[in-house]
Amino acid sequence: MNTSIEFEKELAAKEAVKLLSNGQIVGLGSGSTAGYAIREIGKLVKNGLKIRAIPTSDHTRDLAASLGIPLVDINSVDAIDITIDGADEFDSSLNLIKGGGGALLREKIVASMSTDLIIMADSTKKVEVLGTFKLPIEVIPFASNFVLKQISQLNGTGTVRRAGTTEYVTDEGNYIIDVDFGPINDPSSLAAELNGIAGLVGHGLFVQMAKKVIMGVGSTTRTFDLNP
Ligand SMILES: O=C[C@H](O)[C@H](O)[C@H](O)COP(=O)(O)O
Repeated sequence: MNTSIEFEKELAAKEAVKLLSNGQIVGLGSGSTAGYAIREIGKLVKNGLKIRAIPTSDHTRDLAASLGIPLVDINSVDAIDITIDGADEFDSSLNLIKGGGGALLREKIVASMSTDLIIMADSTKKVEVLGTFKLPIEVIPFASNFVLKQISQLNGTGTVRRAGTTEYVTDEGNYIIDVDFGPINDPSSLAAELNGIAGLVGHGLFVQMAKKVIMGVGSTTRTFDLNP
C-alpha cells in the first residue's frame, strides 16, 4: 500500500464528508476512497448527524451497518440528495471511469438518482484523456461472448474479469468485461454506443454526471467543479 496515496484518499474523503447535512439521503460509494468517507460518516453519525444512507455495494452496506449508519431501501425513495464516491480516472470535464471494484452498475443507478454526485480521488486519478484504466463493462453472463464481439467492432479489446479460477461475479450476479479502448477522446459517443448493446447492463463511463471532484494532493485538497 502506497501510504501517500492513501493519505490523499483520506484527505479527499474528509473534505467531501463536510458537504453532508442533517436530513439528507446520502448515497455511499464503493471502493477504498469511499471507505475512508464511510468511516468518517460513522463518526459523525455517532456525534449526532442525522442522515439516511443508500449503499452502492454489499460491501459498503455491511461497512455502513457495522458503523451504525442508518440505511434506507433505494426503492422507498424518489431521489438522493448527495452521493459521495470514488473513481478510477477523471478528466478536466469531470467525466469518469468507474468500476475497478466491480460496483459500477449500482453506483450509476445511485448517481443517476442523486442531485449532487461528489467524487473523491487521489492525485493519480486525474488524466488528460480517459482510457489508460481499462473500462469496466457489466454484462449478463448469457451475453458475455456476444458483448465481447460487439466491443471488438468498436475497436475495444475486452477480457472477462476473473476472481481466482472462475469469473468475477458482481453483486447483481453479472460478469465484468474490462475493455482497452485506447484513449477515449469522445466519452459521450462511446457511452451512447455501449448503451445500445443488448446484454450490456452497465458501463463505467460516467459522462457529465459528477458535480464536483475533490482530489487529495500531497497534504492538501484541490476541488474541481463542473462548469465553475
Ligand atoms: O467499482 C468500484 C468503484 O467505482 C470505485 O469507486 C473505484 O474503483 C475507485 O476505487 P478506489 O477508491 O479503491 O480507488
